[in-house]
Amino acid sequence: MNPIVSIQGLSKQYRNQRGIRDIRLEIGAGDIYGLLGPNGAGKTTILKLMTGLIRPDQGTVSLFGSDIREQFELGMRRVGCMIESADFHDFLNASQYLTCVARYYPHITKKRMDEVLESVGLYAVRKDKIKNYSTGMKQKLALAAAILPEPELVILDEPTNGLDIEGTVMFRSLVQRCSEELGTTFIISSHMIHELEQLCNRVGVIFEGKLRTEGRVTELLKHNQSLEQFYIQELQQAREAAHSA
Ligand SMILES: Nc1ncnc2c1ncn2[C@@H]1O[C@H](COP(=O)(O)OP(=O)(O)OP(=O)(O)O)[C@@H](O)[C@H]1O
Repeated sequence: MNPIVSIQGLSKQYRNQRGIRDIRLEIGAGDIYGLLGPNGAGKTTILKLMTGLIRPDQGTVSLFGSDIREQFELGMRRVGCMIESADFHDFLNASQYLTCVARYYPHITKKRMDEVLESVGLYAVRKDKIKNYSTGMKQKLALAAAILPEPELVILDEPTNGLDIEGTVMFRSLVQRCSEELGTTFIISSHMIHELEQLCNRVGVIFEGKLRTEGRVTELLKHNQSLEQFYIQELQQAREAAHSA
């Protein structure tokens, strides 16, 4: 595998001693990688470190061969991301917001913005002020912004939070379409394990700040009835090991 994401020895400890320890992870072009783990395990911390939102204590993150500490813009140029709840200028409408986002890229047309709004189901309300949007609608807009420039790598932190059932189905088909038509690589942190089972080719389980295990979904499903069963079993074993240590 020629990795487009390479994480080596990544550690971050917050003042309260929580955080992540010695994460090693490689993600190849075209992977749809699911990051699983209980609340507070460290998933968002990894995604924030990957996108330069926080600095590591140790270790490196390389995106498309560029160490993000040394060549941040070069690595991030090919990345779209949505991390934690989106923060918008409420007085804008969705079209205006995407126009602001488009300023960072040279090639985005009005047609592309409309196409993306259509694909996340916001085209009909594109002229409504964002302040009147529901949580799920804001989530869809954040997703639209993340995929707007057709990035090669998309990093999504709990993307289906707040989405209704149709929204969740829309999300799944959007990821599948980007993957099939553009070869987009995805890293998705989510508690929606059935979604991840359908979408991902690889998953990793984070437990108490460490990458406990990872595997190919097809392989895991040969030995487990579902990804959920595998995950619950992994957590039980991790807790037993932590207890007896
Ligand atoms: N800014 C911060 N200051 C102190 N502690 C933090 C900070 N951010 C996160 N933490 C702690 O680090 C740990 C990992 O948090 P993180 O948000 O990465 O977990 P997560 O796996 O994304 O959880 P969830 O599934 O609940 O979103 C948690 O114990 C959290 O309380």
